[in-house]
Amino acid sequence: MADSGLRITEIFHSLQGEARTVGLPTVFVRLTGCPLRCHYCDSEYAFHGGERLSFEQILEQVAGFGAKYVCVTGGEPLAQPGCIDLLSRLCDLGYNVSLETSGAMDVSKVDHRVSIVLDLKTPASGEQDKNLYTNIPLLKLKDQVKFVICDRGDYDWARFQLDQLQLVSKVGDVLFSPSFEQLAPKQLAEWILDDRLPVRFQMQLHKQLWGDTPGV
Ligand SMILES: C[S@@+](CC[C@H](N)C(=O)[O-])C[C@H]1O[C@@H](n2cnc3c(N)ncnc32)[C@H](O)[C@@H]1O
Ligand SMILES: Nc1nc2[nH]cc(C(=O)O)c2c(=O)[nH]1
Ligand code: SF4
Ligand SMILES: [Mg+2]
Repeated sequence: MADSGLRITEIFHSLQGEARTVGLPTVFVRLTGCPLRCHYCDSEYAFHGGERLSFEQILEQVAGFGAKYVCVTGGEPLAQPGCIDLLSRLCDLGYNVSLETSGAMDVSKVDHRVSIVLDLKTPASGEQDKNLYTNIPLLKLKDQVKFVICDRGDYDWARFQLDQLQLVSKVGDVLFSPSFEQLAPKQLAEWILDDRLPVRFQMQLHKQLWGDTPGV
């Protein structure tokens, strides 16, 4: 396999703050660059810059933290074609691998051992028209679909998609997460309970611990 490497913004060790393995010690590999511009994006520092690292350098840094879980994120990780090989190599090494991706890139080549966390972009993200709905039938029970909710309009849209795309039976978890400091978490929790929605409410744990800062 050719090793042209990947452009990387940061590799760090933290507690998983989002999705199903929340709270577990995890190594994060943040790939540089993203074709989207969500209004709420907390990772704009990953749009540019970074450093080109070979797969060997990436895998060595990941191993150095001694964690079982690896989360590949960005930026938009799938915007770099080499991401597909990195995911498979991490799986071959026995890590429990997750991939955070916008719904905008094709996930068909992602290794089946990876848990995909696919973020369907809501109207208030400003990037709703980038959602690639052909990804949805490709998702498996170990995958997850996330909605980052900014306001009531987003919530109603997400609730409609939940039903329309039959997400509860297609993926292991459907996550509803409030956009940080934009929508009151309690408000979202109450809407979910009022409507008896069978979804997982989640807040970004790392921001409760350390605030909105890179590297955590
Ligand atoms: C930084 S993105 C990187 C992966 C990919 N580009 C994506 O959007 O899924 C990782 C996750 O953080 C979420 N996120 C970014 N900014 C956020 C915010 N202000 N509040 C809540 N979640 C946020 C994204 O929606 C996405 O689910
Ligand atoms: N602790 C922590 N957990 C995370 N889960 C997904 C993250 C991301 O930026 O994709 C993230 C992050 O940036 N930090
Ligand atoms: S797709 Fe992800 S990284 Fe890109 S702007 Fe949106 S939240 Fe940020
Ligand atoms: Mg983050």
